[in-house]
Amino acid sequence: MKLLTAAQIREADAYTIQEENMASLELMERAARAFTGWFENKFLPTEEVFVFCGPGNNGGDGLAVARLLHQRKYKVQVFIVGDTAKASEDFKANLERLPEEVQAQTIEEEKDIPELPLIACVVDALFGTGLTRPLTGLYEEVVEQLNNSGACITSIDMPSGLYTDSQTPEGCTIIKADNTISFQLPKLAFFLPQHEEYVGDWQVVPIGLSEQFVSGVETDLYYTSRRDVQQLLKPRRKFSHKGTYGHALLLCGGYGKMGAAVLAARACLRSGVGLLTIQAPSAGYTVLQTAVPEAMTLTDPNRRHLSELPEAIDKFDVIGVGPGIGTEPPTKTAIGQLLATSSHPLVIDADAINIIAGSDRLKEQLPKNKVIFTPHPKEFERLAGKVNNDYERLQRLRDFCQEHQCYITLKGSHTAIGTPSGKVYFNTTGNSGMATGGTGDVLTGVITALVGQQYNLEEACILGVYVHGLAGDLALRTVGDIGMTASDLIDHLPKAFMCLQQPMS
Ligand SMILES: NC(=O)C1=CN([C@@H]2O[C@H](COP(=O)(O)OP(=O)(O)OC[C@H]3O[C@@H](n4cnc5c(N)ncnc54)[C@H](O)[C@@H]3O)[C@@H](O)[C@H]2O)[C@@H](O)CC1
Ligand SMILES: Nc1ncnc2c1ncn2[C@@H]1O[C@H](COP(=O)(O)OP(=O)(O)O)[C@@H](O)[C@H]1O
Ligand SMILES: [K+]
Repeated sequence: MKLLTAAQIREADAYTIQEENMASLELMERAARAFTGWFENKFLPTEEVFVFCGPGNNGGDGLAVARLLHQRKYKVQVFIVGDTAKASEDFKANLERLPEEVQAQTIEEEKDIPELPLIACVVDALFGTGLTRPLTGLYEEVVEQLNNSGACITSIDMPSGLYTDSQTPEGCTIIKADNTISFQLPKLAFFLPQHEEYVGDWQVVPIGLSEQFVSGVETDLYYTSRRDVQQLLKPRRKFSHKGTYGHALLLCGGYGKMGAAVLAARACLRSGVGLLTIQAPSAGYTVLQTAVPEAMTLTDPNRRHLSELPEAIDKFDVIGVGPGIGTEPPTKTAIGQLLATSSHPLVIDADAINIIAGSDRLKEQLPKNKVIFTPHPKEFERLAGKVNNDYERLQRLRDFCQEHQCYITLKGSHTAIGTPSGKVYFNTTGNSGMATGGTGDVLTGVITALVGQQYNLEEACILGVYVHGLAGDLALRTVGDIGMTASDLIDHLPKAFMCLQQPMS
């Protein structure tokens, strides 16, 4: 699914209004109804609701929401910040439509800002996607007081003060929402970790923006939906055999880190690969043969770390390398040989990333359109350099992928997948239970298996990251977030693939 900029969303609004031959006020009413529907499921009518409205259409939404909540028997108070004489037309129309029983006060100076009860339910409708500059003056004061009030804050469309798709200047005041209910499409800002305390839990509610407009709009930013991913999934063929689904090689494990190889290998096998060979330091032989009997095991002449590539490396369809391998000099040499000689795709993780990050020569040797890197943010920084904020990191991701013609899954709460053509896909599955050692090794195994099954590298990244997160979401239901381990993810991979095979209702 596409992510749109604030400017594109404005165009989508205007296009929809024209296409459906309706008044903009009607689209605002749809938005308010969609928001209210979510609100009713979340808060009981016994709640007293305080709606803070700015002078634009976001404030107009707030007024319409106040009216709808009043109709549904909530006790509502409205506070308008700013000069209503300069307000948008749809704001004014909704102010007219506000029933007399709903108290509406204008905040004209600091002393007008209300003292809220201890546990207050606040709707933030100060600014949405129309924000063009940092909050100042009375707006800033209101937001600071709301943030300090301990109220439960629900933002309409955007947390007020947060820029939709670019860096909000340092030190600016931004609403810290508990929930953000956004219209039709999530906004880029929601996917960036630096905005966690502002956006809170976000959800999207549909308001029927023109599908024709959205499908024609140009963007290179996407987020993955269940539907997108299901379309990628290939059925297994009746007359297929293990050779049909690829022979993967994993170069993983080291002394004291043989578990990384076990996790990657088990995940690879649970993701549909036809055949799996693991090459590990010889100390791992018994461990691997016992823990992963389905895989063939080759041993490195070195007992403790990777020092050689297997013979006839070209017989493998894909090579996953990195988890647990360390950065000893012979291992570095072996990684150099791998980059120079392998004609098949490589999934490069963990210490293999660190080794390449430390050598400009190796970076230059990266085979084009054949490499998937799976770094966490620290590994990414080593590979691509330091950045000052999440927007710079995103730009660095695109630049690196384009320069080196590679794919990168930059792991995190919303893993960002960069492609050689400059596209970025944000993942939408997964949870904080997955923030535990070994889950990255599992991802290496999953993506390696998918490349082995002839998914192209872009598909393997999108599907692999999504199914890995979905396994985490399914594990959440059975083991919860605190007790979740990387092995739980592996155990839930089959169910995750089964979920994707089921048609969507
Ligand atoms: N355009 C439409 O038809 C629809 C708009 N909707 C709502 O409208 C919002 C966008 O509305 P607007 O474009 O009116 O913008 P906002 O309501 O977000 O902002 C209002 C105006 O305030 C001014 N402004 C920006 N930054 C400011 C600052 N820091 N201090 C003071 N003034 C500032 C700008 O001139 C801006 O246009 C969306 O987020 C959504 O909530 C929805 O009702 C759906 C339909
Ligand atoms: N808060 C979170 N929400 C969703 N997914 C997460 C979260 N924290 C971690 N993950 C996922 O867990 C994995 C962690 O990988 P990584 O840091 O490489 O772990 P390790 O090196 O221990 O295997 C990544 O796929 C990441 O996206
Ligand atoms: K808002």
